[in-house]
Amino acid sequence: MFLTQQLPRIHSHFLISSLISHKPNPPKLFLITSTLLSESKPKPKPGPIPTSISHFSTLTPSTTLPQQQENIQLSTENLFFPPETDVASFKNATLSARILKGSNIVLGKYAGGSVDVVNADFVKSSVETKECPCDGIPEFALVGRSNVGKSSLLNSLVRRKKLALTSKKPGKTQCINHFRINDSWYLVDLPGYGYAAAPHEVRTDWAKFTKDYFLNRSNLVSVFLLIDASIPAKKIDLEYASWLGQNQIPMTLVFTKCDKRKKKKNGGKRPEENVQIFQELIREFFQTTPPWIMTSSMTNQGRDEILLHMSQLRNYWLKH
Ligand SMILES: Nc1nc2c(ncn2[C@@H]2O[C@H](COP(=O)(O)OP(=O)(O)OP(=O)(O)O)[C@@H](O)[C@H]2O)c(=O)[nH]1
Ligand SMILES: [Mg+2]
Repeated sequence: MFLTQQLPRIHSHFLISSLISHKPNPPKLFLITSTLLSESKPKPKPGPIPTSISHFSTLTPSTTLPQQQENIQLSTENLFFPPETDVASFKNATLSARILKGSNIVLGKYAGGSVDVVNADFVKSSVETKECPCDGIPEFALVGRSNVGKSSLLNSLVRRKKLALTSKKPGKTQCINHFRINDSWYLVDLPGYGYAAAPHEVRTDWAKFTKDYFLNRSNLVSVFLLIDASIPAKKIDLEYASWLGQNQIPMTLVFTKCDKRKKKKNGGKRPEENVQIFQELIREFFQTTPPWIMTSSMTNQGRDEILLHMSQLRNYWLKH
């Protein structure tokens, strides 16, 4: 079955749901840590299991995984298939091999080409959508609560420490900042929302100008909504995800700070648990799960995977 895409933007999580939901009893896949795979392997040393070593294994739905192990369960209906993916042609093993580590993202036929960042240059700061660069090349916007790690993620993606300015104090980024990558696409760093200390007018303006940007920027391939996975879900993040969903703005959820594993400090949950809870909370806003990925700008977890995901979205966008 081919998933065709007629819309100017990539709304695949809306389109795919209706097609996939007709499949009777889709096979279950479980994202598990590699230590769970082989019983003959020696027991891992106690301590956190980095999600960067996570991969997929096909297990029967009845297989039970030990409760104490960190894992995220996925089934085919919770995977993100890029547009025009021939879902039916994938055998489970092939499908498993095509899922990006620490995510629900399947590599489709538009994956390919070099994903390395060779050049990254700051281009301009804009306070309105109409001031943004107008050369029409594809772009991805990083959005999320103040201090969630947008600027840090941008620096991690381009392998530069200070291309985008970061700060421990929320509210550092104030404009729409365009960074040109490899002279062919943009990464856009946006100001954070939910900064309680910001004056009311600033918060209202933020909502106005970023929402205007999302709704009117025709070369916006996808929004990357950053969520802090080291703390429990915040109402404002759920509201944001819901707004993007309602307005059919293509979105990828990027879970940040997955290196922070101190349970007590982080509301008693590990990043994997917070990721799963967030999925459950947003389920009602979407017909099916949007693409999501776990990252850390400290360890660069998820960096290469995000670049691959962006590359396949870009390749698709350029061909349509
Ligand atoms: N442990 C950890 N800390 C992070 C990570 N990403 C960002 N931080 C820290 O979080 C703080 C905020 O990071 P920024 O990248 O400035 O956050 P921002 O979302 O751009 O913030 P605003 O521009 O204020 O909206 C900084 O102290 C970063 O060092 C991460 O993956 N892991
Ligand atoms: Mg910032």
